Order: sequence, then structure tokens, then C-alpha cells
Amino acid sequence: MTTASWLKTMRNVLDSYSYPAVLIDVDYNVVATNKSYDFRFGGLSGHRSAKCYFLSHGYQRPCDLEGETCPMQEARYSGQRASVLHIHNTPQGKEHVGIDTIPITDDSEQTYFIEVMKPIREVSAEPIANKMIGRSRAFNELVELIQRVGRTDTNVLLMGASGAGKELAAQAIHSASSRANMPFVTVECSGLTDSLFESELFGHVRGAFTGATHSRTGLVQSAQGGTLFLDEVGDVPLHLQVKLLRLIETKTFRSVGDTKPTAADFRLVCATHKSLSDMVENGEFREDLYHRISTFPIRLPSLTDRIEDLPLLVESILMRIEDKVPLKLTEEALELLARQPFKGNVRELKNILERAVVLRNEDVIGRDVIQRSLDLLPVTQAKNSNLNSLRQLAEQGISLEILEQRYLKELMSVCADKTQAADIAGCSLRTLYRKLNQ
Ligand SMILES: Nc1ncnc2c1ncn2[C@@H]1O[C@H](COP(=O)(O)OP(=O)(O)OP(=O)(O)O)[C@@H](O)[C@H]1O
Repeated sequence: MTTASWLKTMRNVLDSYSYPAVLIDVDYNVVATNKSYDFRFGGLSGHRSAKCYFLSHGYQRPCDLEGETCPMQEARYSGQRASVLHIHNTPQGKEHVGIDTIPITDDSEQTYFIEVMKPIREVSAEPIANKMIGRSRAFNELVELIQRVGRTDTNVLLMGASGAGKELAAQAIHSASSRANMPFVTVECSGLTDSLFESELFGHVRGAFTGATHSRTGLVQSAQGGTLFLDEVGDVPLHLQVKLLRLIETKTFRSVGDTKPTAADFRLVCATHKSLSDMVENGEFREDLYHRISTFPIRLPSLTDRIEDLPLLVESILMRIEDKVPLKLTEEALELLARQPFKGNVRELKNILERAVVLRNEDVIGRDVIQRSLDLLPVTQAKNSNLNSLRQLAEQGISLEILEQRYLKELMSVCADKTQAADIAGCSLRTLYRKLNQ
């Protein structure tokens, strides 16, 4: 077969893909494109170079020299399909793309690569309101995991600090799954009391109890065919965890007052800001339930772990808050923001910006406005963070009594004179002896 006729055949192969697809040679040249690519990107004409790295990223040299994984090199050396996630330049701006690269050889044993580019719609690399936003490496790694696990029905456990985007990630997993057109149902586990647990989750039939004049559909039934998202699963009381385990293991449930079990069909995604493995060690979380729900654990990066995304997040949050006037932050304002510890992650960033929008006089928000917005917070924030550290001490079993014992132990190790020690501790010698005897 001549090269020309081989390329013609390859164009037909490329056209069988509904996503944009190209054929690349070992020197990174794009030698053929499919109809979908031409429609989206306007073909190859008009470009200074037909090198894949230039077309997709605007780079002057291959992706691996720019710190990214090159799927073509991976496929070349393994001789197998390589899948990576990249951010490509498109006519719509920067876009997350799942790339599949498949090596093939022609009659003369020359190797080429089919590269299929599947746009990832669940997230955005541009400032778009109501999307999961990011471009950083940590964010892209998260997106890749979401895409991979989204294609399966595996149970996912999302771990990460408050406000890091666990609920958004759960929604993205749902959207990337074959259940995307079915319901996504959130169960807030924090507030679930004994009496609420069964009726909220499993519903009840008419006449199940006094006042049950109508039957009520539970959240598990509402999620039928879709995704059940258990938010703050670590807050489910120990004695209720067995009911959750039964639901997950048997995939059946019984509405309150019903005699027959109902089959449940849902994909399970759980989220927690707590360390469930520590809770298992402390006997606060069932080990069997932990293993059931954590088949595929994903840790969400905190905002400080992906601080490169700050300008993009700021832009998209400002668009969300005020869509009529384009608002911007000065460089100094951004620098000030970038230095914040962001314990509350993206939610905290949203609050800071929301206050700044109220405080601003100009459409370009300066450092002083951001500083005022931050200054409005310290009292409550400090109180909360102190309260949280005290709660953590209590969770570790460190009580006032234990702290006092530690204090006295430390005091006695550095001061043998009891009168002087009582003076330092601010109590009488008698009280000191009494406490030491205790
Ligand atoms: N990557 C992101 N892009 C845009 N907005 C985000 C992103 N991550 C989080 N947010 C926003 O931050 C807020 C908190 O996100 P979300 O509720 O998903 O966090 P969470 O980890 O579930 O928090 P919590 O543990 O407190 O429930 C939401 O308003 C969400 O829209």
C-alpha cells in the first residue's frame, strides 16, 4: 500500500471516533485528523506548525520537556495504549482532555499513533461559574482519578478538609458515570438521629406509626439507578453503622412498617473530613463498614496544596458573586490572599471574596479591601480554631484533669522546692500537696 492510500485508510479509521482524533508520527507531526477534530479545531491549515505539542499546548518542544507526561512516548516505549489527562488549548479556551494514545505500524513497519481526545466536561480549566475549577497538577491528578473511577461502579471514599470540594467531586464522579442521567442524592449524615435514620433513608409505608397518613419515599429509593452520596459518613453513630453496612452488603432495604425488602440499585460515594482509620482504631467506626465504603479512596488536595489555582478560582468566584460588572483583584490583593492558611479551603475563599465585594468602592479590588475583609473575621475565626483545637484535645481523651497532671509533672521536674512550686502554680502549698496526692 502506498503512504497516500495508507493515510486515506487511516482517515477512515479516525472518522470512526466520535471524539476529535489525530494520527501522529514518531517526530510528533500530526499527519491526519478526523472530521470531529476538523469541526472543533478547524483542521491543520492556518497553523505555523503541525507538531502535536504546538497544536495542543502552544509549546515549542515536546510535552515531557515541559514537565508533562507525553502519551506518545509512553505508548512508544510500552508498545501499548497510554491514557493521560492534559489541559489543551481549544477555541473555547483551556480544556481538560482525557487522551488515549494507541500505537500502530504501517506496511513498512513505521510506527504511528492514534490520539483520541475526549473532552472532560465535569470540570473546567477556565473561570466558569458552578463548575469544579482548577488547572494545577494536584487538581489534574484528582480529575484523572475521578474520570477513571467514574467509569466503574466502585464504592468511593472522598477524604479531605472542610470546604475542599468533596461534594463537588462526588457530583463529578456521578456525571462521569453511566448513571449520569439518573438521580444524585445526598444524605447529610451529621444530623441523623436514631429516629430519623431509618425513615429518612428507607422511608415508611402508610400506617407504619401514628401520624403516618401517607407513605414516604426514602433517600435510598430516590437514588434508584443513580448515585447515593453519604456526606460526613464519619458522623453516623456507631450503633447505626450496622444498618448502613446491611444496606451496602445486601443492596436491599425495608421501609419502616413494610414487611417486604426492596432491592436498591445505587452507586455509593461517601465523604468525610475525619480520619476513619483512626476512628476504627479507637473503636468509633466499624472496621467492616470502613472496608466496604473505602474500596477506592480519593484524597482531595487542600487549597494551599494547589495554590496555583488561586487566580483562576478568584476569577470564577467573582463571576459568580457579581455577573453584571467584571470584577478583578490587583496583584497585591492576590499576593495577600495567597499567603492565607485557608483552613476552610474554597468555601473560606468564597466568603472572603463575598465580603470584599460588599466592601469595595471600585471594580478593581485592592489589597486594602482584602485586608479589611480578612480583618472582619479574626475574632470568630480565632475562636473557632481555638475551639477546634480544644475539641481535638477532648477527642484524644485529653481532659482538664490530664492537662493539670501534665502541668504538675512538668512543674515538679523543674522545681523541687514545693513552696516555690506552689507560688509558680498560683495556689497554696496545701492545694499543691492535695493535687500531687491525687
Ligand atoms: N474546585 C472547585 N472549584 C470551584 N468551586 C469549588 C471547588 N471546590 C470547592 N468549591 C466551592 O467551595 C464550596 C465548598 O465545596 P464543597 O461543599 O464541595 O466542599 P466539601 O469538602 O464537601 O465541604 P464540607 O466538608 O464542609 O461539606 C462550594 O461552594 C463549592 O462550590
